[in-house]
Amino acid sequence: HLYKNAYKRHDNFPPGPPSLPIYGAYWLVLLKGLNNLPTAFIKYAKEYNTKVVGFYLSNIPSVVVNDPALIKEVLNREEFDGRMDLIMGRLRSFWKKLGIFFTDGYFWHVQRRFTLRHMRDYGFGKREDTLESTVAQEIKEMIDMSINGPKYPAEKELVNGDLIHLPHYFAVPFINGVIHIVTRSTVPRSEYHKLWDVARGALLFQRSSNDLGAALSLTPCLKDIMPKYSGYKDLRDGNQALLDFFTKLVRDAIDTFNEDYDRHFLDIYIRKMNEEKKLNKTTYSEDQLVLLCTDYMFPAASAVQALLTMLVDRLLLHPEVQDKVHEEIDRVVGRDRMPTLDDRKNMPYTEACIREALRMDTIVPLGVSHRATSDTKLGGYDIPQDTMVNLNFVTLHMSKEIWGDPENFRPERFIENGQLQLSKDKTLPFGAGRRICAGETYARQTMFQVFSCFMQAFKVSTADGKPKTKPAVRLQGIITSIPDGWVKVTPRV
Ligand code: HEM
Repeated sequence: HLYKNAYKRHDNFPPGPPSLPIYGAYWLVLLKGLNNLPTAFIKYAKEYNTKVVGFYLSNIPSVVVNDPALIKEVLNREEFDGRMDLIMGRLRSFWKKLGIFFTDGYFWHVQRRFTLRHMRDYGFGKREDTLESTVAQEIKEMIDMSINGPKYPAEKELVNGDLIHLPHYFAVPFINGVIHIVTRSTVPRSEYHKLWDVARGALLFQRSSNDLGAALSLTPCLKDIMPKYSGYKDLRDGNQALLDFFTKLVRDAIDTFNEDYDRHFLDIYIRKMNEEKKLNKTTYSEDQLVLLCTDYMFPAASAVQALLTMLVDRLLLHPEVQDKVHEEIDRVVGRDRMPTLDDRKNMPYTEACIREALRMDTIVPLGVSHRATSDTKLGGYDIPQDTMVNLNFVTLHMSKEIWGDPENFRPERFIENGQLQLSKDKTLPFGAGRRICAGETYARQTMFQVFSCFMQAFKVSTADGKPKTKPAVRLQGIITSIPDGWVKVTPRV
């Protein structure tokens, strides 16, 4: 019976590892690439001579696509736009299906469209002066913490003399930027500790699972049997920090709502919610508004800082790259003013460093799982409805055919005749198609602002002053990150 079960598959399902009892192929996959799921699937793709690896997670049919062309095909086909209904999504949202990340169909479509349409007016997804100057002000405070020393007790956890603690040192400009988009206000420096709690919670959540949902998704009962070891406790606690923050913010907005005018995005949403209350069926609710804010905040409080921290790790390994960034900043901006988004087009090397970091350290290496919403075909195989579909972006970002020397950190690969050539950037760190990262523009713009201003202000070196010889270990979670740690900064003035 076990043998039959191990090899039981849907007709013409992609080849891949057999199933063990209860968890299916999950432990075999982990064994194949301990702490590195993308590598495990590259090995399986070779072993089974296929671009699409098929296997079962518990009884969930699952595929991982290991080919750049097929990855793009999946992202652009509507029948792959679904999301899995996993415990990881539910525990975030009062055990309901809410938010943007883990919803699909009509609900997701309406809520994603509404938020993007209205948040755009406040600078999300485009360039907007008020948002840019708000973020710039937050960056000034971030730099001031190091130049003039900590002003409030919580800052001492992130700044100690000439040392800064990453990734959370970078957190506030990104988080306060999102808060400004939804409320037109920011949290003052005296209360930054609240934002660092949000950032710590978001990263804890991201590190407590993996792109397949981990064992907890396959056997949810683990949450009661071993809450700590299954990762459930950290997922729940990490999420709670964000839920608490936004539940209060949304409640305050509802309590002070005025029919006559809109103060910010929250009011626009509340107005729509009140209008739709009269209808029998609506996708708008207070819980959903909390989850929307939480979903937009999660990556802003974790992914962007994790990426900049890995970029700093690369700079420590390649001091010549750091010198070139400094040379470009001094030539284009000088030292008398901060770099702005206007400078971005004249600073191809600095921009290329961020793009190269996004290529080499794929933040979500297997993507956020998609779901086949109907029986369909992919790469000649049959994919049954409700199959979990993951995309191995590492096969695109580290392809020898596309990049020639993918293992080298070489920002110059995106530059031609002194100009950034977008056509040379074949990466897809933010995905593509209808489910493309909703925060791509915000992430790219704000990362440029934070990174360029930080590099203008400081030279970075290792905390112990010794040259770095190998990259920090990459931690596999829902997103890739490196362990938190201290880095030395020396003011450049
Ligand atoms: C380094 C920065 C970031 C990277 C690499 C990144 C990457 C991604 C990826 C790969 C997805 C999944 C796409 C798919 O399902 O195919 C995603 C989804 C999403 N991202 Fe980002 N992201 C980043 C930062 C941000 C930021 C700063 C925000 C918000 C401020 C954000 C908001 C979202 C949202 C709301 C979704 C869900 C979209 C949906 O399911 O419809 N992301 N992101």
